[in-house]
Amino acid sequence: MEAIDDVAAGMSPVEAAWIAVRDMLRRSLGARTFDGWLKPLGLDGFDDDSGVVTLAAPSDFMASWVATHFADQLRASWRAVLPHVTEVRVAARSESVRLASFGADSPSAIEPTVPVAVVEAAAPLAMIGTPLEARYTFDSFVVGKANEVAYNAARTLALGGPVTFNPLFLHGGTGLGKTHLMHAIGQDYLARHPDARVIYMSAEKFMFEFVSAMRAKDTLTFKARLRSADLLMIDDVQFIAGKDSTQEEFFHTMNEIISAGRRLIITADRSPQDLEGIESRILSRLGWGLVADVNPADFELRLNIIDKKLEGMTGATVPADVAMFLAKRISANVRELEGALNRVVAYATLLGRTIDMDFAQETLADLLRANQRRITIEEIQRRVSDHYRIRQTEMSSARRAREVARPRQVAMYLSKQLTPRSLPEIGRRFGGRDHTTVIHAVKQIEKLRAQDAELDADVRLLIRQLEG
Ligand SMILES: Nc1ncnc2c1ncn2[C@@H]1O[C@H](COP(=O)(O)OP(=O)(O)OP(=O)(O)O)[C@@H](O)[C@H]1O
Repeated sequence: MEAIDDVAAGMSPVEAAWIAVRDMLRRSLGARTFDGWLKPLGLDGFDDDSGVVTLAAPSDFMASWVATHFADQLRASWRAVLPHVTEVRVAARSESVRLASFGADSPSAIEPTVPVAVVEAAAPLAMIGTPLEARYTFDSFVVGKANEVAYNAARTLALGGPVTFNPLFLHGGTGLGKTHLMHAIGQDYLARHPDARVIYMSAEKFMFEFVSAMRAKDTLTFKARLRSADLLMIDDVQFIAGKDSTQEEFFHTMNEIISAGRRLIITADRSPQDLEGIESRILSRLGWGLVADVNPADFELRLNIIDKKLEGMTGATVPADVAMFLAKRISANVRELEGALNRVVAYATLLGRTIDMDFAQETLADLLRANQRRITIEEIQRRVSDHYRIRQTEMSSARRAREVARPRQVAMYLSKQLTPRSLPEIGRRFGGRDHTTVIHAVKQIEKLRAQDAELDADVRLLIRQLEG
């Protein structure tokens, strides 16, 4: 990290995050690209309500270059440190403000030290599109049950042998490693085929470039560039849902690539059959290839990912109980888990603190609240039915026999305690019962818990199971 200790004093969390973001960007992009394009940026502001970060660049040209070429990396790095960041904007700022904000940097840093031509020459021809992130490799990807099919498909594809499936379609929720796998494929493939043309871009960028090409009346260059790829990777294809002309172009690109026997990889946040607003001819093409899902990581995988990420952080000591705590409590997705780890390590470094459970809980209070498991009424009904060995349909039935009525009351009680649902809504979910029935059940179970040790133990056990 840059001389953090010198600048930590009196710093706001967003300023501290900016230092961590810069450090991550320097590591992922390499010093040369970082120094040329990102080092001159200053932090201009952060809007807590909207989650928008504004960065200031020394010139209009530089602002637009950075926004076009580094948007994905900036957003991902900011989100890794502050997950509630929704957008990163880059704007040009006036000379006087610029000098003030770059204080510590040398004035020469205000203008890019790498002129455009050099940057283009430095980026291999094969990497037109968005540069691949050096840290997203197969080695840094942790494999578990949740992602092994996708991982194996990715490795097979990267070998570059005969094309047995095309395209490869990876789908799964946000922050689960799809982009990581794509970049890993790209880098591995390039290492084996150094002359190959590998193009990675988000579907958003695909659309942006296509629309820009249409405006400039030069779609031929755009088409030629993309269709000449040996390996074309388009990330987050759900973005072009409902965008008709972009989909038309996308369909033809897909066709050209596949029929020429070149490789195509696509990701989306859901499976082809759940992708709404995407033309059926595209969906059916996707179905010809291999469709692999990336599932949410289980506890063991989350813990292994923490260990792996720690290997890459020199000087960071995270005790085992804190690592287990993070793996248990930050379960929404891997991006959040990584962000939590980065935040704890960055803040400890900035504040000169030792990482222990108290420090982790204090630093991650907002994330921990957001990750509290949301228990559903259906889950409660299932657990309670299993526990009392009755059919789940009895939760909504009209039967009043004790062996089903009591478990039903327990489930209503737990629904009131463990979910934010209103009494009328709980009643509705238990076979359309009235809210007064729910109030009666809650009171009844409260009374019984005080009198009946066995029932109290049942309820405690169920709460423990439901809270995971
Ligand atoms: N199995 C894994 N091993 C190591 N790191 C992982 C793994 N899964 C996810 N990550 C990390 O989590 C972060 C988010 O992953 P990534 O950007 O690939 O998610 P994504 O599925 O593409 O999400 P989105 O759909 O939002 O783009 C990355 O920093 C990535 O390195």
